[in-house]
Amino acid sequence: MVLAQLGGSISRALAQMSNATVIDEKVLNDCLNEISRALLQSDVQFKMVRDMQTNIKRIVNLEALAAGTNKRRIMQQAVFTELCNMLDPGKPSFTPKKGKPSVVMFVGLQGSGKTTTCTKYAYYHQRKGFKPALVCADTFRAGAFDQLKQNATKAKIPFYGSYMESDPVKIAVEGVERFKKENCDLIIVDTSGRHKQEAALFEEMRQVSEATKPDLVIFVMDSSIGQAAFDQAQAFKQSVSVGAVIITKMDGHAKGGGALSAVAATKSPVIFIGTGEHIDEFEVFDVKPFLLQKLSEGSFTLRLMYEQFQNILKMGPIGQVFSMLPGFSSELMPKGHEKESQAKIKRYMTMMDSMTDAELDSTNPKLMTESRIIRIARGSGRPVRDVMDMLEEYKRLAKIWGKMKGLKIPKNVQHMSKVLPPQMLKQIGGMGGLQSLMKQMGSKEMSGMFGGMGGDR
Ligand SMILES: Nc1nc2c(ncn2[C@@H]2O[C@H](COP(=O)(O)OP(=O)(O)OP(=O)(O)O)[C@@H](O)[C@H]2O)c(=O)[nH]1
Repeated sequence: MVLAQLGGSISRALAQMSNATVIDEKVLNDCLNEISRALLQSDVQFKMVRDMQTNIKRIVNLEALAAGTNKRRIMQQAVFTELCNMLDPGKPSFTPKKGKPSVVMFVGLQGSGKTTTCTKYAYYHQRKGFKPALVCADTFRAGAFDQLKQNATKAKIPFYGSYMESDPVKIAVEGVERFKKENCDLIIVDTSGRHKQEAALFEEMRQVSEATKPDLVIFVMDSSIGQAAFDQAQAFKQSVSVGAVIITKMDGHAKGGGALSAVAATKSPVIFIGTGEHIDEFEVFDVKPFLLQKLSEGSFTLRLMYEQFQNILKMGPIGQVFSMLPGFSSELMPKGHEKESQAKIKRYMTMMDSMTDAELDSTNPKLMTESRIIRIARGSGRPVRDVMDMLEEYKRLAKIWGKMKGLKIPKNVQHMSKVLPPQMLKQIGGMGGLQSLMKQMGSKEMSGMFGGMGGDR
């Protein structure tokens, strides 16, 4: 799923910026261009990307000028805030209350997964102690009622619909009235899927909404819709007052950027995501932890391991210091075997040279299938065993870096100063030298993890 990769690309762009000695206009622009490219590749609408760029530039300039300090940090913060704003319009959506009858109407394009999502939504609330009911006001698609009936029966949720009646407004009103009488507190109305060009169907949807007066209209969108998302979502919003969005099929290979567009077009938050065909493959969507997780997941990719290796090799013998850093410990660089360690690192890097960009930037080990591993081994002239070793090393380091997310640099420097042999500490230039050394060498991961997104929030 692309939002994970998007997180990876964005944190890489930020890490590159963090690596620069001076944050000037050019570094800022490069970083913003990199982020924009990642967003556009994920199908986020062009105008939104451009607006985001403008906003970030304004914030960075204003705040950096005012504070006269840390542009890097302000930049990271601004990117995060802007991404959150894209996914979170700032006003929470209506949430049903137990014991108080609410009507929730579902709208969306044909095949978006609306009927499936209605049942998932009902089932989710049923498990929370609600008394939900489903009304099928989709008289357009033959089989829609049967599908809803089947799903509802399986989940033991009362339902209403008709094979004979062709007026969706009538069915919707009858269903809502009936379930109100039966003291259901969450009455869910499924409507026909439609396309934005179908004016008659849009009018029908408007009438169902007017007649049933829903407390909430949910727009259901397939995550693979891509660039068309903004226009489609806007068309729905113009006909009925959409108050929330559910994105389906997040389990697929969809680019997912359309989700951002749908939020912008409807000015409504994403409240759930669908992650499979099964009734319980449905998750509450909370933007901040989601973004944070994705961005920090992106913090340790194979590419970052590669760049870290480059740093070690560049440092020459002083690379020994790394044996004191968590992760780059005895396993990778046993004391007294520096030469062998360096050769091993070079081997790993040669193998990583045979990987695709997607593989280097991904945090999903599933990408590394058997055939890809064989291919990489062949491409780099190494045995398969070596590729497996390198991937094991990556997993080991990723785990350690993951655990370090809560730590902060100063604490770490102090810890290191204690474990370093005094002579070496002196050679580096004492605490101050160590601090700047760590900044130089570990800045990619460390500033990403400690100074930025994940660390000290
Ligand atoms: N993988 C996956 N499939 C899903 C998800 N949600 C729905 N589907 C599948 O998408 C297909 C279409 O879903 P429906 O619920 O029939 O779509 P709909 O929007 O009601 O269709 P219309 O009635 O034509 O508007 C079905 O095969 C569902 O099983 C999801 O989150 N993940």
